[in-house]
Amino acid sequence: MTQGLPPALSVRALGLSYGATRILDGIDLTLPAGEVLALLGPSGSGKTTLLRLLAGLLRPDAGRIEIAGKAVADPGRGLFAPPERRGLGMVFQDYALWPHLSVARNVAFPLEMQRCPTAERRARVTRALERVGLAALAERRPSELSGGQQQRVAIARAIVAEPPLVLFDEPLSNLDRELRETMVDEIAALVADLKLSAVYVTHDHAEALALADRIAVMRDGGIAQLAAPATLIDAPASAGIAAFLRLGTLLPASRTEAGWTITGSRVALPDPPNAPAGAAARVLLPERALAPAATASPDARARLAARVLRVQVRASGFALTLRLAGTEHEVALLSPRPAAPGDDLELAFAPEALRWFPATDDPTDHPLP
Ligand SMILES: Nc1ncnc2c1ncn2[C@@H]1O[C@H](COP(=O)(O)OP(=O)(O)OP(=O)(O)O)[C@@H](O)[C@H]1O
Repeated sequence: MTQGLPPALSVRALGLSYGATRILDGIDLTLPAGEVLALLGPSGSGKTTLLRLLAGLLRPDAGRIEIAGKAVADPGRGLFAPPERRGLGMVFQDYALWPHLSVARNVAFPLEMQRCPTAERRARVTRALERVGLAALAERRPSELSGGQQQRVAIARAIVAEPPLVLFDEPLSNLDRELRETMVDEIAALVADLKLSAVYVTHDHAEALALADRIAVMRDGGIAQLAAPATLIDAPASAGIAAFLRLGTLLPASRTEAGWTITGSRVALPDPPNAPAGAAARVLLPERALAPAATASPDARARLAARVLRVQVRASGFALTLRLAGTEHEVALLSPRPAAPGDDLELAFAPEALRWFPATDDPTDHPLP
C-alpha cells in the first residue's frame, strides 16, 4: 500500500436493480492505493455491472463510491459524476481504439482532453509507448497492428495520464492463450512498476491469481469472498468457491462409528480438526496437497489408495487422473514420475491439508464459467 494516500477505491453498500431484478446488492470494497483488485466470477455474477458502476457508465440506486477519497456516486445525496469527471484509465476487451488516428494520437487522447501542453504531451506519449514496447510503431494505424499490439496501445492510453484508478474489463479475452499468458505478466509488471491502482475483471482464475493483490469472488450479484490469492487457495470460504477455483476434489463424507469415511465407501478420512455439525460433511482434497506416496513430503501422515485412469504428458510433469480405491470418485494430480493406466498408487497428504465444509454447502450451485 502507498503510505498516506486515501484508498484508491472505496465502495459501500452499493446496489443496482434492473426493474424488479436486483443485479448487485450490498457490495463493500476498499482498495488501498497501489494495489490490484480482481473481480472474479462466473458469467452473470455481476462483474461487468460493478465495473460499469465504477466507471460511471451506470448509475447505482443505493450506496456510495469514492475514488481516491472523492465521492463520485451517492444516490442518497443525489451525487453522480459522469465518466469524464472520474479521470479513470480504462482497458476493454475490444481495445476501443480510434481506427482513423495513429497509435500516438490514440495514446495522446486523454492528455488532449486534459489540455496538457504539447511538449509534455509528446514526452508522456513516448514514455507510455516505450513502457509497452511500442515506441517504434507510434505512427501506425491500429488496423496495422496485431491484437496483442492493439491491446498494448489501449494499455498505454489508459496509463498515460497516470489516473488514480485503472479499470480492466477482461482485456485479454480476445487474445490466444500463449499471448494471454505473456500479457498477464506484462500487465502485472507494468502495474507494479507504476504503482497503479487497478480493478481487473476476469472469469479466468489463473489470470486473477497471477495479477491481483486481492481477489473478490463474485456470485449472484454479491461478493462471496474477498481475500489475497494465497488465502483464497488455502482457505476457500465455501465448497462452491473451492469448486470454482478448481482447487481439488470435493468428496462427500459421513461420520460412522469408526470415524469419518468417504460416503458410500469404507475409505477412512483423517478426523477433521473442528468436527463439522451433524453426521455428514463435504471435504476438499486439495490437488496441491497430494503426492504419490514415494515422493511424498515427510509430513504426509495420511494415505489413500488409487488406480491410474488416464495420463497426460505435460512440460511440468505427468497429469494423472485417478480413481480413489473403493469409490467412484476421481482425483487429479501432477506427478513428477511417469505412470500408466491401471497402475495402483498410494496418495499421501498431510491431514491438516483437508478443508471441511457443511454438507449443505453444495458446490454444484456454483456453476463454472
Ligand atoms: N441491461 C440489462 N438489463 C437487465 N439485466 C441485465 C442487464 N445487463 C446485465 N443484466 C443482468 O445482470 C447480471 C449480471 O451481469 P454482468 O454482465 O454484470 O455479469 P458478468 O459477471 O460480467 O458476466 P460475464 O462474465 O458473462 O460478462 C446478469 O444476470 C445479467 O443477465
